[in-house]
Amino acid sequence: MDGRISQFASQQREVVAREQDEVENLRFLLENLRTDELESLGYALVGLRVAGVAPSVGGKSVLTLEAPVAGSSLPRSTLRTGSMVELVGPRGAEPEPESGGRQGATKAAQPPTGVVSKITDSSVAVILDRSPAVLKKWGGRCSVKVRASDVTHQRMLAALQTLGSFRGRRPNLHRVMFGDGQPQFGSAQAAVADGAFLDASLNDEQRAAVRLAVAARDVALIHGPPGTGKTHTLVEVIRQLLAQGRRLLVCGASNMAVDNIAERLARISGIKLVRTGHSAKITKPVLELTVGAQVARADEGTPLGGKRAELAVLTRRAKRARNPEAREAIRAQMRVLRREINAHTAKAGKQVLGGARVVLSTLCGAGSRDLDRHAFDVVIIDEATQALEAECWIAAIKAPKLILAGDHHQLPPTLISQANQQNRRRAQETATGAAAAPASQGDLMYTTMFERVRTMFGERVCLMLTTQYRMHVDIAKVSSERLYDGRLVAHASVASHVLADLAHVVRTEHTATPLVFVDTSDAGCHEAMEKTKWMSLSRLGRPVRVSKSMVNAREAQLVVAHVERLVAAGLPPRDIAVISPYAGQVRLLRLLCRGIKDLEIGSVDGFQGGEREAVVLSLVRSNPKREIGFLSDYRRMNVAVTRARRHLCVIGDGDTVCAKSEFLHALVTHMDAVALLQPVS
Ligand SMILES: Nc1ncnc2c1ncn2[C@@H]1O[C@H](COP(=O)(O)OP(=O)(O)OP(=O)(O)O)[C@@H](O)[C@H]1O
Repeated sequence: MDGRISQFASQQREVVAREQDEVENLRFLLENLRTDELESLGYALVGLRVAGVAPSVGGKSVLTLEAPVAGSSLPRSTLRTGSMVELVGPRGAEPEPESGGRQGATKAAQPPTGVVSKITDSSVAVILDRSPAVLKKWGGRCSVKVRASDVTHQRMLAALQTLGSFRGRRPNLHRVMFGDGQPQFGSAQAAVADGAFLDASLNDEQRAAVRLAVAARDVALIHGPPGTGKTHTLVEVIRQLLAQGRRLLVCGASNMAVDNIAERLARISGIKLVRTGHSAKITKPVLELTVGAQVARADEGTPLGGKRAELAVLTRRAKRARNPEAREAIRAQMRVLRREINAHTAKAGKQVLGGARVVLSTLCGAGSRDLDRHAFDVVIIDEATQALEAECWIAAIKAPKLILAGDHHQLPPTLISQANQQNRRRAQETATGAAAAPASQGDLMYTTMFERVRTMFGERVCLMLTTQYRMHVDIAKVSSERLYDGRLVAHASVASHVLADLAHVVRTEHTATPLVFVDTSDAGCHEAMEKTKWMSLSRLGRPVRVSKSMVNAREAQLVVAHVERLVAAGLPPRDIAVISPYAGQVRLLRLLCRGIKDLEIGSVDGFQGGEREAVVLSLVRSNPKREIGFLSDYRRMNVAVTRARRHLCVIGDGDTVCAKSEFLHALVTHMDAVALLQPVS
């Protein structure tokens, strides 16, 4: 078995190395291009106006920056919530040393850094890692640029290393996962007796999945097609395991996945929960579960709470002080206070973490130093099919039992390396017999942990949920038939619901139908490469890769027209999502829909796990060669068409998108048969 583990680890290392290469490429660009050049590539925003600095959770500050010209939009960029950034002063301005102390002197050499907590059309908020004193010297303006990080890759490599050279007795889990043992189960009935379910709403399949997961001694899988309540089921699994006295590490492949489950657990009283991670990456309702927030709450009314308040008063006073000596004296007091508070916070934080029965983190976060010495009885991973296997092992090495939930027919893990993307495509084509390429080792390299275990043990370890609580039956039909053997059935409460059933929505031909198809074939709606400022990179002396995306301007206008139709019928914009597989189209749509408040506009990949009453999907591709790029990944298209509850409007060139994708061919055929066909006007 050790041989198999080391072969697996070396394959995974290859994948990780290629991803790291991509991070290195970005780092090279960040170090060698001017900030305005980086802005053209989407890696920076230049000359922003400082709109304000306010206190944030855990004693940090949040800096709000606005577009250079009042009332204008930010240019296109790759920045999003959770992006790590660096502040850059006006040309020639050096970062100001933070006064006093050796620590300050070392930090002064580094530019101020932080994490984006919110980005809109015209502003960006950054939670800063340390005091923003330097901003004053910059005259109320600064730029932000992306920081390259390969922490996740480092942690994957560390996990593979630990797995390969495991100290002590290997858990049976490792034997089972690498084909040296069979999965074992206790009695399902004994695991959860009939009357012992805590959530009465669970359907029979969900109950069976809970039993399977609780009874498993080493590994169990819950396969949840869209809207079938896989997270709903996991919450019950967690409650049952807690009732058995287990300590749990609950992870998700993304912050969104973790917060989704955290929010639901927080509604149940009596569970000692902690959410780890940077506050900028955590949604508002979940922030109070973070270590920092829990420590601050516990300090309220205590001498330490008083010190925090004192620090806040001193901070304000230091800002107002005109005399440099007086200001320095206040700052010296602040440093002493901060040291005391930090020492206490670190100790109290450890206690909060140690006392938690459920620790929630991303897979990457599970490898943080804070969790180094923590042992768990069970690791649970939601959205496990969105993570590389090496990433799952960051968490999985921390317990002898593992429960995975996911859907291998939805989007696979994001790969940034083009070589990895191509290899994975080839491996999958080979696996499905769609190409005559020779079989490569790629199948194992790119197969997710969920799929690998499901293929090894099938239904013995995996239960598929089949009742979906989201979509009108016509919206779910193609996915159900093509991907889930026709087994995905709509619950009666949603099977025939349409927008017109909502109290505030007027019945029109559009709100009374679950499907609208705007077929742009022959309508002259051509795709184009997104326009970016031209720039010569030859002076860098080595080849670099820069990414560009696609747009379809005419299609974007059709999207706006349909959104306006729905809003005119009384549907609030917050109930609508506009999605597209192409980042360029998303940027264009954001620009065109600026006036429509609360309308969600995003990429298909970013909207996985989300849902809205109505979804408008812009497919973008329209060309004589019938090239469809990454629309050819049926999993992306499956995610795209399964986000809508009552109404899905697809806008695209039927002739182009059909040609090279069986899934899209089936979708267009279905649309032609049952959808309201909206002419291109
Ligand atoms: N047994 C049930 N009875 C009623 N509603 C349910 C039941 N199970 C799930 N739901 C509802 O269905 C919706 C989808 O559930 P959930 O988010 O858990 O599904 P999921 O499988 O994780 O979804 P996704 O497609 O985003 O992966 C939620 O609104 C949830 O409350």
